[in-house]
Amino acid sequence: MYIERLELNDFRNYDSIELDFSSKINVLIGENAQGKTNLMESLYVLSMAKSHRTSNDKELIRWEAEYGKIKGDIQKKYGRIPLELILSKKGKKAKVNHLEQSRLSDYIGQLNVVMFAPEDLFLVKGSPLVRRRFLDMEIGQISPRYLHDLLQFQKILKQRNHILKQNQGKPKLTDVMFDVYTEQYIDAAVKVIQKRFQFMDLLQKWAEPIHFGISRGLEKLTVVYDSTIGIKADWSEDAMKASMEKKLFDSQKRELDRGVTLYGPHRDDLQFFVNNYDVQTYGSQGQQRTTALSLKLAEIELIKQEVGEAPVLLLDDVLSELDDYRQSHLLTTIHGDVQTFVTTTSVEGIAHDTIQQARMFHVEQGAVIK
Ligand SMILES: Nc1ncnc2c1ncn2[C@@H]1O[C@H](COP(=O)(O)OP(=O)(O)OP(=O)(O)O)[C@@H](O)[C@H]1O
Repeated sequence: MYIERLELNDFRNYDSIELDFSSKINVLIGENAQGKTNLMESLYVLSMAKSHRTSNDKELIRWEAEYGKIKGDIQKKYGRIPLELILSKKGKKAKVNHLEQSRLSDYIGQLNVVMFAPEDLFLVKGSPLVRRRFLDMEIGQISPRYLHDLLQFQKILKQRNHILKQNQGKPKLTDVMFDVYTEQYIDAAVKVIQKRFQFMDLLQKWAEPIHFGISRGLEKLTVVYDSTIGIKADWSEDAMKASMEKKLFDSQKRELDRGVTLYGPHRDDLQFFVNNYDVQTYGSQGQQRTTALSLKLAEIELIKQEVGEAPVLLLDDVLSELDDYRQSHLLTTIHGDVQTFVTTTSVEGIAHDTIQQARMFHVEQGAVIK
């Protein structure tokens, strides 16, 4: 799939622009703070109905404006799909084929993007939150059902936490509602964990050979889902639920002391091993970058397989962060069949044919000159 056309109105520092893109490589070039990342962000929001860098939609609307709008025409195997997002201070509306969608989970997934930004280089080294976010966003793209399950889980978690907070410091909890919430919590948590395990399986399948290639055959990458409950991928659903029930029962005193739910998907993490050692603890900066790059490239393959079409790749300021070998590996992998957007302050140093053949867009103070 590819983005054929984009229209922005009052989005970030863009007043009104219309752009036609190449189905291959598009380079957004400009000085700092001109609007390159904002443009990339608009493509990401068009796909995910939320930003990758803020959870506050108001920030996306141009300062002087009341509403912001992103419109895009997506070319897919079976034809063109117009997408539209209207952002307002009260909320957002999402349209597919000019029809407003009542649920955002029906909108997300129409356009698949893989974003690789400098903060993704912290996927390995950063906080568990970064890795959980990666997991949730990526699974959400290939399974809108997952987003629904995740939302449900978060709602129940909030209710359960509310009771724990109200009873914080007490030695025991006798509220019957708490048992009801705990039961619902376990059901919702196991659904989320099972989907995450399935995704990890696919991620392993694709990331391992990619990492092997980038490391010139020297490194074997293993990705592991680290469950706070100690649940393993090959357990039955009943065994997962039983283990969770026991863990929560055994830790009721601790949860009451702290006033929050201590175990579950919201506390789980990912681990990455290279040749059986933990990259987060022992890996060099180069190995951590290679791991992050392998995971992103794996996502492209995974979406191709699950969705049946290649996603759009957004490379925001990362090419210059990668050494020549990794850069050329990345550009060779995408060559031809993945529509790619690259932001950069200069094309010097990006000495690859693909860049030379790209469609160039010069970004200057919220305007784009072709
Ligand atoms: N809601 C908004 N309304 C108007 N302008 C905004 C809004 N949000 C951000 N900006 C402006 O957008 C500009 C930043 O643009 P952007 O982050 O896209 O920079 P960039 O071209 O990617 O630069 P760099 O190479 O430094 O990352 C800043 O001047 C900022 O003040």
